[in-house]
Amino acid sequence: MDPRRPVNDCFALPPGVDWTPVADALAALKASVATVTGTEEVGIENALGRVLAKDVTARIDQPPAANAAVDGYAFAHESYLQEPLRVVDGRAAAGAPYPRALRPGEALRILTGALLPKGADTVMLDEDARREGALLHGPTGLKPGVNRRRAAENAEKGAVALGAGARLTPQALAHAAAAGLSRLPVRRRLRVGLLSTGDEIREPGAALAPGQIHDANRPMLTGLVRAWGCAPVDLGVAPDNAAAVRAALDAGAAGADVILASGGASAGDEDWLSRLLGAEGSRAIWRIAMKPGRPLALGRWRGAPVFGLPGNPVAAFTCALIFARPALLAMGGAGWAEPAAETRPAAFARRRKAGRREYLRARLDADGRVEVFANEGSGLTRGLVWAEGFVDLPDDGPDVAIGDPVAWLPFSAFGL
Ligand SMILES: Nc1nc2c(c(=O)[nH]1)N[C@H]1C(S)=C(S)[C@@H](COP(=O)(O)OP(=O)(O)OC[C@H]3O[C@@H](n4cnc5c(N)ncnc54)[C@H](O)[C@@H]3O)O[C@H]1N2
Ligand code: MOO
Repeated sequence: MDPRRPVNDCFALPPGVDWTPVADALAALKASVATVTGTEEVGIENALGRVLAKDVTARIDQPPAANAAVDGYAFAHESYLQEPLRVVDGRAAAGAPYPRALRPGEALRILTGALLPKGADTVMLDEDARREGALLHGPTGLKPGVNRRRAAENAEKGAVALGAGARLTPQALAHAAAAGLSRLPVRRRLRVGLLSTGDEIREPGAALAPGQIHDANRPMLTGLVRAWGCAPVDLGVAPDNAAAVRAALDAGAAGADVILASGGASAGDEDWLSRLLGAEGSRAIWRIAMKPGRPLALGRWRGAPVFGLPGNPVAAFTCALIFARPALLAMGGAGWAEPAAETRPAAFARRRKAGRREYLRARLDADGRVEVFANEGSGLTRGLVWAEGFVDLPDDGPDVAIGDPVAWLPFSAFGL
């Protein structure tokens, strides 16, 4: 079986469905995608942003032994109850342990991170200590074991330190290193082919003849897939003809695990992507009950899943975040993930149409209320720059009045 093949053989929804609700499309998509990337091992210095391929266990106890959490004095708590303590000569510092055990009644100057000497279980904070020559006084009620870091309290040798599917964030790298790991098993980066279609589409900066426009989608989609930890594979621009689109899809199926195409997703005369997927691949065209981003074609070309995103940049962006992102994460081994919305008051009023989910470009005003971009045109990339997230208005939601609670989805919830 081709490893790129989704679990189910077809993306198709049950027959008779016309406008597909977003939640249904997501559920069908989720059921049809599986992890497709192989694994490799990388050094920790190259592991940022990668997805852990399997559970990794700590190679050492961390900390390896009990040590001081603060600068101060170490002693046995039992002795402390019969104060004052006698401070011994010498000290313990991080990396320079005290060479002998403490006897009852003795205290030792100790610095943060230093191993606790044998005979000590408690550390008094410098700021609480009162010295009279070699005698040490401290506060009453000091609890046994305070300011001590236990052996293995951070990681226990042999126990799972990071779980399969974890994204290797800077935080995760810190924990891996602390747990004694220097090489990590990761998923190979998912290769995502990026294709723009349309006779009118030209490379950024190219001279334009009448009717032509610059390709805004490929730079955007390249940035998105990079942000999601995938490796972009540039498939260029295919004009509106069968041979060109077929050649681009062939290149994508050969060199990528999945293809994100934009334009030609609907069923128009020049919508070759959709037509070819139907005739020579396998295809489901979804008319999604959402705004923006109505047409979304899904299919496979020579085994490679193909997302046919709508051509309008705002719709392509929205569909990429809502549909492509969770699928790419799942294919890349990080697991299906949909963002969680936060509730915020609306700074806008809006009449709603039944049966259509809306993702409006939005941002928070100075009072933390959600405001929306004034112009809903699906070609307006400037609105994408203005926005810091979406307001997610439900399929059959009520009209929105100023101050009503609405679902706010910051772009950061999509890993951006
Ligand atoms: N009769 C209907 N017409 C349209 C419908 C519909 O339901 N019935 N849906 C509209 C909606 S909504 C959208 S979105 C578009 C999507 O159509 P396609 O995916 O087939 O996209 P195109 O027609 O190729 O392009 C639409 C628009 O976007 C521009 N475009 C395309 N690619 C790029 C790119 N890489 N960079 C910048 N801009 C791009 C293209 O020039 C068009 O202006 O269909 C509506 N029509
Ligand atoms: O998907 Mo279209 O851009 O909603 O307008």
